[in-house]
Amino acid sequence: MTSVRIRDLTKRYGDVAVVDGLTFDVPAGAVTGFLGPNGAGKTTTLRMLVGLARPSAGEALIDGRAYRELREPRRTVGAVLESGGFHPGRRGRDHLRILAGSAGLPAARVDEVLDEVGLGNAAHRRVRTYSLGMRQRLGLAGALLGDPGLLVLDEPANGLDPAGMAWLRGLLRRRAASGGTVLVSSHVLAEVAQTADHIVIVHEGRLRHEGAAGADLEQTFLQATGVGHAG
Ligand SMILES: Nc1ncnc2c1ncn2[C@@H]1O[C@H](COP(=O)(O)OP(=O)(O)OP(=O)(O)O)[C@@H](O)[C@H]1O
Repeated sequence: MTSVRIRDLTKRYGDVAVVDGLTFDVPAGAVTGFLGPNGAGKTTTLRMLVGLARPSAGEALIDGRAYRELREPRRTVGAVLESGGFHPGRRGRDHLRILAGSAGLPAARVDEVLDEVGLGNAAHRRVRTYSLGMRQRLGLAGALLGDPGLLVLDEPANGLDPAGMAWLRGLLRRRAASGGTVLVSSHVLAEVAQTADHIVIVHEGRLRHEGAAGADLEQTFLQATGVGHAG
């Protein structure tokens, strides 16, 4: 079981704290929905968690260590923080082969994850011919290569059609059911309501709500972010 502990996590750009003293845990064996309005600091938090940005203060720990100190990062954490970053001329399978090779993961995992994300038939195609949803799936395939205990996904439903959303929900639920720790940011409250067991809501870089997913997520979100009281 992979634990995540965020403690007093802060990121400042100039004078502005875009993540401001954030503290929460992400439970194992559950899907945690990470919510907040545009600019709330979700992506910045996830980037600090997976070592892509350095905290100004505080810490984001995976199994008690900062990402950079993990012994086997690819087997511990699978992250998809953007759907770009692929070499457009590369075939899907080759992209994954290179990732597996550089991480010291068995090449046999490539076809397994291609099947898992439903890209088996498109694996020979060049990434430039992929739709946004297919790129999301390829990103997810890369994250799954090391069969990690923790999945960190930033807006994974972007670009997925309704069948893709249902497929993603199933995948996340299966990871959680087998003891995985799943942290997913999203704007789509209806989707999160169907998928998440646990909810963390941030606004202006601060924690506004944390708890079990309840019946009326929209109401919880509006209250937590104050958006519903603007008028
Ligand atoms: N490199 C940077 N330099 C300066 N400001 C930044 C940088 N990265 C992010 N920010 C600012 O930090 C704030 C939080 O951005 P972040 O992307 O973390 O929010 P978010 O909650 O993921 O938003 P969204 O839901 O729109 O994706 C925003 O105001 C953004 O403009």
